[in-house]
Amino acid sequence: MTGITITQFIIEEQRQAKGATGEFTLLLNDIVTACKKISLAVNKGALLGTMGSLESENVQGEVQKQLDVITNDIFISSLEWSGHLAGMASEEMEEPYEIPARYPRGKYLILFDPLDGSSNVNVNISVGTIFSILRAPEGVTHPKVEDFMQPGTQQVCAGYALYGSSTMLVLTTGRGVNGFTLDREVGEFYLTHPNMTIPADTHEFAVNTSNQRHWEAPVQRYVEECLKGKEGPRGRDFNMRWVASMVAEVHRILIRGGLFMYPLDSNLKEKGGKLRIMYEANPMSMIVEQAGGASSTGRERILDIQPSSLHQRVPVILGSRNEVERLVAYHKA
Ligand SMILES: O=P(O)(O)OC[C@H]1O[C@](O)(COP(=O)(O)O)[C@@H](O)[C@@H]1O
Ligand SMILES: [Mg+2]
Ligand SMILES: [Mg+2]
Repeated sequence: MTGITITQFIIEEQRQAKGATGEFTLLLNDIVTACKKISLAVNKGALLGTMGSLESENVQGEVQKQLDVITNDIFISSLEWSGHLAGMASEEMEEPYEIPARYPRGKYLILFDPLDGSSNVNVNISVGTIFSILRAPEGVTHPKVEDFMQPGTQQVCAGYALYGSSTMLVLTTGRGVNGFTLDREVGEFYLTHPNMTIPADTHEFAVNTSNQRHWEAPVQRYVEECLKGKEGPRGRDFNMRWVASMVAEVHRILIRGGLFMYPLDSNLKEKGGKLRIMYEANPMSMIVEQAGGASSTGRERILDIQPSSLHQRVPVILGSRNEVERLVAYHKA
């Protein structure tokens, strides 16, 4: 394999960033290593031999498959020692992870979903890892929850790894979105998808229609119009997909456009939504916006939300700009 490796790409970005110390580059390198290790663990599938009897509940009250725990541990052990982080927080831990005192502290905070779409693991469907990097507030070396409570616009980097038919890492540092594919023989990610962009228009949408009876009127209207196809007000046929792995859905949208939503519904009202803002909605929204798409709750831009808790949930509508805007307009109507 020839071409630009992810390490070369990150170093090149560092050279262009004024005043960069290399700390961020090293942190990204550790994330790359963590994703390679997780890819191997996910790939082992049933050979890992840990599904089933060892299930426990996570802070969201969901059944936590053993692989959730394994991947969470991989992410922590790959990053905690680095000295580039002040704090870490994960979907799988109620409170921020306390970096052991024996390790030096750095200036960044990382939030992550080590295994997204984990209900798909035992049916051998794509899953992923999502991460979001923030700066720790000036002088904070032992961050508390409130130090993580920054809106998505403050992210310095967001990315995901997709463990699908190939393993990919998709990354933004605020200068567009680039995709890298893992060459297993070399053990390196190579730049295969430079400057990923989302077309403004689409005729594909993704939503869990089993929740339809609970949806709010604007979402009912949107989906109904899509389903009417050529004969309806949209005047064209739409296609539908639902993988139940947000990483896979966002990746499909980055490749060929589309709309993804996990909207608010009467069942989710109390929780605020299904997806978690800090390590699902925010990083994915940054990636989607950087690729020219849009991301909203239906009522406000997700990246502008001031979060108030680590595991806060939000409604999510993201993807091809014109479709997201149409849904936002329906919410206003
Ligand atoms: O089971 P549902 O309602 O289809 O929900 C699927 C959604 O839940 C998630 O799996 C949540 O992620 P986790 O697997 O990390 O909990 C999203 O990736 C996906 O979009
Ligand atoms: Mg998730
Ligand atoms: Mg998860």
